[in-house]
Formats: sequence, C-alpha cells, structure tokens
Amino acid sequence: MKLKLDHVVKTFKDKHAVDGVTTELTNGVYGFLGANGSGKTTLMRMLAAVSRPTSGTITLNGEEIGKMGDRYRDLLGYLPQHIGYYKHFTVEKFLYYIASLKGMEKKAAAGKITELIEMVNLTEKRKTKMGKLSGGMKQRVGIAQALLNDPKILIVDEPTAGLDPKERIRFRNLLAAIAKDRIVLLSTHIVSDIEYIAKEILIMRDGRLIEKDTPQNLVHHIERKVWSVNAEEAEVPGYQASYKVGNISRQMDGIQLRIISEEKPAANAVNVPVNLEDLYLYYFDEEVGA
Ligand SMILES: Nc1ncnc2c1ncn2[C@@H]1O[C@H](COP(=O)(O)OP(=O)(O)OP(=O)(O)O)[C@@H](O)[C@H]1O
Repeated sequence: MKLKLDHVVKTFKDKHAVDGVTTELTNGVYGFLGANGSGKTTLMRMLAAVSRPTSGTITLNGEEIGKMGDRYRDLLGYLPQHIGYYKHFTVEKFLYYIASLKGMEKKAAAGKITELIEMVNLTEKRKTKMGKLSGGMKQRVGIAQALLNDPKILIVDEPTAGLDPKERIRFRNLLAAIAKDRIVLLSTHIVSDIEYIAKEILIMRDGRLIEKDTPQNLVHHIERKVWSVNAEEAEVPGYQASYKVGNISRQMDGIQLRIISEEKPAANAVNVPVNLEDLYLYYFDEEVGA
C-alpha cells in the first residue's frame, strides 16, 4: 500500500499551514516531528480526509483519497488530537457506540471489542466509566476505537500529550505492535515517542517537510556537531548566547554543557554520541521536548 502526497498545500486565509509537502509512505510507523504550529495537525487532518488540500493531491495506490469517500474511510483509523469521550459511557459502551457509527453489526462488533480491549490492556476496566479513567487509559480506548474497523492506515495526532512516562512507553509499544502490516502516522513534538519505533522521521517546520529519513541516518547527519564542554558557572550565559545549548549538568568539578555547533565551541570540547533530542535542538532552536 502506498500513500503519496504531491505538493500538498493547505492555506487558511493567507497562512500556509502546510506548504508544499511531497512524500511517499508505505507500511510501518512514520513519526511527524515538529514544534507547535509547524503544520502537523493540519497535515494529519488532510491525510484522514477530514479536510481537503487547498492544492496538491493525496493518493492511495494512485487514487485520490478525497474521491474514494467511504472506501477510504473503511481503510482508515483516526485518533484526532482532541476527542470527545462521553464520560458517562463505560469503555465497552463507548466502543459499541463508535462501532455503530462505523456501521458495524453488533455481533461482529462484540468480538472485535473484546479483542481490542484485551489488546490495549483494559479488560479489567471494560465496565468502568470513561470519566474515571486516567489520561493514558483514555488514549488506549482512543486507539481501540481507531482500530475497530481493522484499518490499514492508522493516524494518531499527538497521542501522548498528558500521559505519564510509563503510559507513554506502553502506548509506544502498542503502536509498534500494530504497525507490522499497516501505515501508522504519528505526530508528536516529543522525540522519545518515536525514537525507537519510527521507520522514518519526518521533520516539519513552517508547514514544510525539511527532512525525511531513518532515525539512524538523521542522527548520523549531525554526528560531529554535538559537543560536551566543561565550563565555569560564569561562562554559561556566554555559551547560551552563542550556541544551541542542550543539557547543562552541574557536577562536583564544574559544569558540563551539551552544545550543538558546526564548529568546535571551545578548546576543551569533545564530540559525544548523538541522540534524537540533539536532533530536535538542531532543527528547532528551542527547548527540547520532554
Ligand atoms: N482552522 C485554522 N484557521 C486558521 N489558521 C489555522 C487553522 N488551523 C491551523 N492554523 C494555523 O496553521 C498553522 C499550523 O497549525 P497546526 O495545528 O497544523 O500545527 P501543529 O504542528 O499541529 O501544532 P500543534 O502541535 O500546536 O497542534 C498554525 O500557525 C495555526 O495557527
């Protein structure tokens, strides 16, 4: 299966929220990484056929998704950034409700719901009201509802916002397992969400796709640009003014700064192994995602 984007643009008045994205996606997890406002949600909504491109095309195996109508929706599972959960519904009732909206027969839905509740590890909570679940549990119900129709394309927009680290790991593992024979598109600004599971990372900035590569290649790309520097407290502001500074660790014998720089930033600077958070800092000159 191949999802192809060709010069996709979405404009709101004179704002180019998505500005000419061209790429191809096949089975596996793709992590869309970008700062707030970089256009991830706008792109996800177009991929979910909730909105249409202002110009450009999105095709699935050569057919424009906007023209496929229900045939596309039947292949699609979508967990939007904000989803209404009906807090008085139990987990099970909520899933039956979504299944009926998707046009599933009750009998088929029953088997699928049991299977999915098990898969997202909520069997003990199936009779619990949605309002009583933690954020992570709600997101897992969100994934379950998106998987009801056994979609071949799963789109999840910022799924880990508000989850604690343990819930994030669980969610990540769940997506990795799901992605075996599906296209999974995940948008996030948290590097660790996709570090281990993404086949490729797509970096978005100002509506544009500025990089698309495997995590390993992206890291390799900045290999000689990540430095560790020993400094005195008084030197820290100077480094911060001149360089992109990541971690600052204060130790017994001084301060260690992690610096992203094309050139060696100090005589005592040494190159250190790169991680994806360095990548985020390299591309987005701002605070590193949690
Ligand atoms: N309906 C709209 N009307 C006007 N501007 C919009 C609309 N939707 C998005 N935008 C603008 O388009 C840009 C991209 O927004 P988008 O929500 O796609 O970014 P994002 O990367 O998903 O950010 P976030 O993580 O904050 O959701 C932003 O500047 C946003 O203000």
